[in-house]
Amino acid sequence: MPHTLEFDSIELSFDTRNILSSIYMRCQTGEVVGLLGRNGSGKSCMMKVVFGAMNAEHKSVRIDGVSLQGNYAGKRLISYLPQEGLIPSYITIKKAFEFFNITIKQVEKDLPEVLQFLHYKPRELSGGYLRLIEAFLVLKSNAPFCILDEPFSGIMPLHVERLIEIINEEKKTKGIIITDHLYRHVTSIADALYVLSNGKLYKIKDKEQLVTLGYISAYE
Ligand SMILES: Nc1ncnc2c1ncn2[C@@H]1O[C@H](COP(=O)(O)OP(=O)(O)OP(=O)(O)O)[C@@H](O)[C@H]1O
Repeated sequence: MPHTLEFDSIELSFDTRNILSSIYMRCQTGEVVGLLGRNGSGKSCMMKVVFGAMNAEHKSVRIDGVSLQGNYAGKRLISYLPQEGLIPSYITIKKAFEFFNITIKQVEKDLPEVLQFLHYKPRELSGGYLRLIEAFLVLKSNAPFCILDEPFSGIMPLHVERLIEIINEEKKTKGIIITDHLYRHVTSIADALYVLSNGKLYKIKDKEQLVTLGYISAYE
């Protein structure tokens, strides 16, 4: 039976600036939901609020109709890749795999080339490899839902393709919400697409709307 992550009535503002207003989204296991929006439109804030890492004036987040209350971020129902990095500076990549319950055998099977970095700490890795490992950790964790904030950032094309394959494998059992400015990749894997604009979330039906909402030019 599929599981559903659903959130609505998200309201967020900073001082007098309204960032998110009446946000509603639904994501089922078996589905990739793409989130697009101009720089500063509030995508990262929305993801933080849903994961539980940022307070909002109001929100309702539910899994299978059950409201998530209190400090639910630690309950591993949702795994979250923040834009600003995931692995603490003082632990090795091997420890990070252990923390996410990912075995070395799994790494060997799915992403063998990162085995060479097991004893590295995050600062010793290149930005692209670090991002690849972080996205892999979140996608392979046991949580039924993954939220990915710019997973492709700094990653070379060959590894973006591999990450897309992993996303497509993981979505068989998980629901994945992804935002990235490599929007062609996002649109190619998304089963549903939303754009955040002026604090509101719009479900996208065709490419023209991306132009109307000021995300891409008419010549793209
Ligand atoms: N803690 C904060 N205090 C005040 N303003 C904030 C805070 N966090 C975010 N903002 C503001 O909220 C707005 C939305 O930021 P957010 O990072 O969510 O945008 P984004 O859509 O993810 O942008 P980008 O595509 O550039 O990553 C921005 O104007 C940002 O400056």
